Amino acid sequence: MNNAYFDFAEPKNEPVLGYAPGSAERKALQHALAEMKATKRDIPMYIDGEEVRSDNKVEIRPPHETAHLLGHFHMSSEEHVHDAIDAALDAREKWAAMNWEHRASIFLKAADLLATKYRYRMNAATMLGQSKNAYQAEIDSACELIDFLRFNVHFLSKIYKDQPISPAGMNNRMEYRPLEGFVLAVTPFNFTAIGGNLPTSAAMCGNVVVWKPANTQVYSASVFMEILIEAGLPAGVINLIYPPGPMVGEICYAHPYFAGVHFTGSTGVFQSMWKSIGNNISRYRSYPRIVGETGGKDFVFVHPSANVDAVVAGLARGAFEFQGQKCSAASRAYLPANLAEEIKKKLVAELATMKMGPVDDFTNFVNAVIDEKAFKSITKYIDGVKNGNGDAKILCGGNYDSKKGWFIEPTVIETTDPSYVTMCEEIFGPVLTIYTYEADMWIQTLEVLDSTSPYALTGAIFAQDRYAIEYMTKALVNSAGNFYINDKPTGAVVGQQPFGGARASGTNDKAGSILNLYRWLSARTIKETYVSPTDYRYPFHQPDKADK
Ligand SMILES: NC(=O)c1ccc[n+]([C@@H]2O[C@H](COP(=O)([O-])OP(=O)(O)OC[C@H]3O[C@@H](n4cnc5c(N)ncnc54)[C@H](O)[C@@H]3O)[C@@H](O)[C@H]2O)c1
Ligand SMILES: N[C@@H](CCC=O)C(=O)O
Repeated sequence: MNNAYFDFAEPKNEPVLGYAPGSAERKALQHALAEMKATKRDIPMYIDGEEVRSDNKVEIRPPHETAHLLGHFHMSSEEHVHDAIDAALDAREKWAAMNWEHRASIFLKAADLLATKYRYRMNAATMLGQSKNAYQAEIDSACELIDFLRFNVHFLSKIYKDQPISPAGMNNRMEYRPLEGFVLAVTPFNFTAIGGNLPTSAAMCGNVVVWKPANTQVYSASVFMEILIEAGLPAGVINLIYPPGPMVGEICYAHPYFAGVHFTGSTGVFQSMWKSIGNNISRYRSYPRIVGETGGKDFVFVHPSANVDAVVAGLARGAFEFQGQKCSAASRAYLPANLAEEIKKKLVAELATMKMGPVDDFTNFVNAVIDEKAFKSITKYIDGVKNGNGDAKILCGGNYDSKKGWFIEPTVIETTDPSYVTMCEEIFGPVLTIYTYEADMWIQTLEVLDSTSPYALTGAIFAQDRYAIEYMTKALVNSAGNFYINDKPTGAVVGQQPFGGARASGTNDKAGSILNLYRWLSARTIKETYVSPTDYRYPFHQPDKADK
């Protein structure tokens, strides 16, 4: 029984800790790294609040130190997928009926636990499991995930508060019900925060969830599950399992109570999901919500009036932070001929200062790419250039080495063909391709940029000329869901730059915003009339005195 409306005010973004040499946070993080590295973790599934183990153990090794064993997780079978769905559906009624302020408190407590007690363990897990440096781990697995939890609670309380008008004689109200079934959350390797957000945003709305992270993110995902349990998440609300992707899909999409998928990952996987769901459409109790944020071919367009140093910094960080494994990473740049030589010279000099190596050495800016599959796929593009396939050459970088880990140097490819393969396809690694255009052809080059790839995730323009900035902002209106002016195309912050792309890059439901939460709700409108009519006739059907 809820006898009051409880509001949750807009939070502040979690401050990013600096990890400067000698700082208390650096010591704490180094301690957590050493402790986690020294412990072989045995990571169970979590189904119906129970730890579940299988006889199929999969090893986990740091991408930057493949000789070291961090532990293993227990691979799920078909039976585990069915168990997770059953547990979710069993938990549904009680969870959906829980008053909002109690549901909210669980996620706010999880945010506070992550900001304090678990911060360093979570960052260390992300550094070791996904090969992020300390800063990249801090902005992802601490700050962004804390922000997702706190901002979503605030956004959802705004939705609940939003009610229709009620003229005299009636009361109209809107009940924001959870979906009638379970939600499948399928999450990618590259952001611990996305792993945490996709199941919790749906669960916060009263839904029950089956969560399947990428194998290469299980190490940090399991730490977040420990936090949720400590925060009081009831059994069965989020069930964390590790089946192969196609297996979880096949079972979930065939279930009549499949109510939606919250996905982040590659475009190909999302399109195959959508097709399978479409093929099963007559099985379902309701139309499933399909929310997917996918790949990108993110651009930097430099206008002839741009500030060169700002462009160089934007490219260096935008393309090579976390080894370019951000969906938002700059991967193609269009440079005007009047600035191109200076930009290239300064960029090459900057990249020469980027140290590459394992995460425990905090002076390394670049670490390893996620796994052997990624290593092979990325180096294939580099080899293509080295082998003279097409009109391209390596400007800097281009070396790679897998003896100790999956290391690939920050690599810049230069091409004279704006349709060269590395200008069009998502590579998802530390590879940037640049194309130089004649400065007086900048308007025509915008058209080339817009039609080069099927994606529309992020993009940045650099210019000082305000007419040019206005022109480009309008001309590229559909080219990116997140558009940056004089800044790198990465680093969106929850509550500040709601994130998501259009075209082949996804459904653009903007993770960590109010728009996303609407997808996990199914509103019921209730009209109550206080004094009900007792005659069906319209007023003009009533015989008046004149008619008599
Ligand atoms: N737009 C965004 O917000 C955003 C954010 C992060 C990553 N990404 C994209 O994610 C990709 C990189 O992540 P990834 O390598 O983990 O992506 P991926 O598509 O390989 O995997 C994502 C998830 O889908 C699962 N999966 C794979 N095949 C499946 C299938 N047939 N059915 C169901 N699930 C399946 C994987 O196991 C994993 O959990 C890049 O394309 C990147 O652009 C997009
Ligand atoms: N928040 C991230 C997006 C995640 C993509 O992988 C950024 O904007 O860099």
